[in-house]
Amino acid sequence: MSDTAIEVRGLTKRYGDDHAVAGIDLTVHRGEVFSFLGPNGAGKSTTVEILEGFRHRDGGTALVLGEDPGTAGRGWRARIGVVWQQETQVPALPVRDLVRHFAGYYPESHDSDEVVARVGLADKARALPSSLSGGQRRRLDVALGIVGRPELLFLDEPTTGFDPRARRDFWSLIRELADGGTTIVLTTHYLEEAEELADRVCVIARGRIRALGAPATLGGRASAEATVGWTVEGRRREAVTGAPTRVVAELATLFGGEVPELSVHRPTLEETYLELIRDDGGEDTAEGSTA
Ligand SMILES: Nc1ncnc2c1ncn2[C@@H]1O[C@H](COP(=O)(O)OP(=O)(O)OP(=O)(O)O)[C@@H](O)[C@H]1O
Repeated sequence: MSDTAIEVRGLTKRYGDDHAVAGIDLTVHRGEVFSFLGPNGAGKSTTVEILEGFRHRDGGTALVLGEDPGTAGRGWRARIGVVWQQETQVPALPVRDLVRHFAGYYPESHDSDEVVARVGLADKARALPSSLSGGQRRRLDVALGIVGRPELLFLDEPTTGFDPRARRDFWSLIRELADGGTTIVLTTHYLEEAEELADRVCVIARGRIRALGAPATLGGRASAEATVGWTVEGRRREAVTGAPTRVVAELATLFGGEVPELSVHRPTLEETYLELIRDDGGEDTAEGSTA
């Protein structure tokens, strides 16, 4: 089996004269959690929907689990799970029956009761979807996305409406799936979520990739200058430096031990992200800390 889950070269998609996707190249490795970040209208959903086989591309090549999503058949689709940005339209069946019903579409599905419990809906197993709260309804969508034991799972803003505890539970579920070998493509506006889950992050703006890399090193973050702060005689001092360890050592010598109110700050993922998309205008809804 190939190590590559997704291979995209020169991907383009136009709506009228506007390029929603303007030439994207990327590779997603099997077992990886790969996250798309970008402002509203950046082209993330369009890209993902092309990879899911729900939208036609205008140009470029795409291979997903070894097949062209534009032409792949039912066998291929059964290997893929999708949690849409919008609520999945479902029949009016109790949660438990609904998940069991969806499980029936897949050759090697998970036990449906286990999935209901894993997404935190055991208490609601007999409830109708229409009676669930927004966050509970989202959890049902996640259950329907994973019950088929997909090799590749697409999650489009999966935790919108989750309370902080539910979000943390969801993160641990995603980690478990990834540890079990599921490849995960996550689109999110929550930077904390990308930082927590993603092996690599791809920042898209205006249909192009602005940066691609591990959250810790994205956009040169790891080697960016640090701000060392301390207090002397009641006044706050700061030094911006590429060598924070040396500055801290010098301060320790100067103060003969503890440096008063010492802090060392490197750019957060949110600061790095905002810098990367600074010239791209438009609205942006990325959220740094929500949980
Ligand atoms: N069916 C469509 N017809 C015309 N234009 C479209 C269509 N779908 C998307 N677009 C346009 O393509 C661009 C990219 O949209 P897309 O939905 O891919 O963005 P996104 O990055 O997923 O945004 P968001 O974070 O808001 O979900 C936008 O300018 C959007 O208006």
